[in-house]
Amino acid sequence: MSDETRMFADRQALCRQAAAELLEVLAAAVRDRGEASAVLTGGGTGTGILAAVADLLDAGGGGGDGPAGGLPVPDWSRVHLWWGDERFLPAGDPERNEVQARAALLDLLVDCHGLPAENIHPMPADGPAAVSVAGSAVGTAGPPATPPRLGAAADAYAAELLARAQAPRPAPDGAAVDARLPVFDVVMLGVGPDAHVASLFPGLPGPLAEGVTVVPVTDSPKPPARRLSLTVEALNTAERLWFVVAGADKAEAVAAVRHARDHGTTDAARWPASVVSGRAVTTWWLDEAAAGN
Ligand SMILES: O=C(O)[C@H](O)[C@@H](O)[C@H](O)[C@H](O)COP(=O)(O)O
Repeated sequence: MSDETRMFADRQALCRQAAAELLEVLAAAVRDRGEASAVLTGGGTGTGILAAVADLLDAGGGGGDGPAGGLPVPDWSRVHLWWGDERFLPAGDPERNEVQARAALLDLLVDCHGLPAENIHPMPADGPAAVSVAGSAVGTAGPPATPPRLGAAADAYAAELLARAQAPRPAPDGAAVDARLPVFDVVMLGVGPDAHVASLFPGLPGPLAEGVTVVPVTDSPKPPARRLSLTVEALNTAERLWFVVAGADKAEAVAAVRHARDHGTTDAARWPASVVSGRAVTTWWLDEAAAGN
């Protein structure tokens, strides 16, 4: 199944249209399935989409689940929000993806649109004064040990996903879908200049993890070093997978990943983005700069 491409003049135009279509996807899932789940991404483009949703809801007159400028809006009481990755920092740290998402949109959804606070599923935060084993491992040979608190956080998120899992339903190709996870109607993923997605970075163990849905990351090249991430096998259960990518610094990675996907030369270790796809559709949301134009 070939990928779809949506091209936009700039990040703002990309975020506006992706926001409108995110609302449509969630509204359709609630209508068709009785609930909807979206997996959010950190980064400027992912957070920009959330802010654009807030703008649309404001344009639609805010309150309740009224139309946002004529767009369908889901019954937010039936929507669940998850993360594809998180920076493992103390709760409330402004660098956490969750904190940025709440400021961009989620606080508005809870305060004004009927999203239950318990439908927001952030990845666990670090303790306020966590002393990590990894800190003592810095500079020693071999990969840093996974700090017990970080490992436990990964396990806790996997358990929360399992608790909301749906009975395996047949995929279009007839294969059962992962019983450890909710149905993800849409997974949004930013893409790094090194072709990372979520916190699955080239050359690190994460992109190759098997048999688990969440992994700890101890040596992310993108600060902070300690993170949590859904795995490739978890991301690949998405009904729709949206790469949301803007900026000229991504052009080389986008070109390499799209070439690999088009020519069957995908490589999880080299280009983690090359091995994640939606079950129904994979869409590249690109601005002209990220497309190399
Ligand atoms: O926690 C993170 O840092 C993100 O999840 C990361 O995967 C991000 O999405 C990409 O690095 C793209 O970031 P930009 O959209 O800011 O380029």
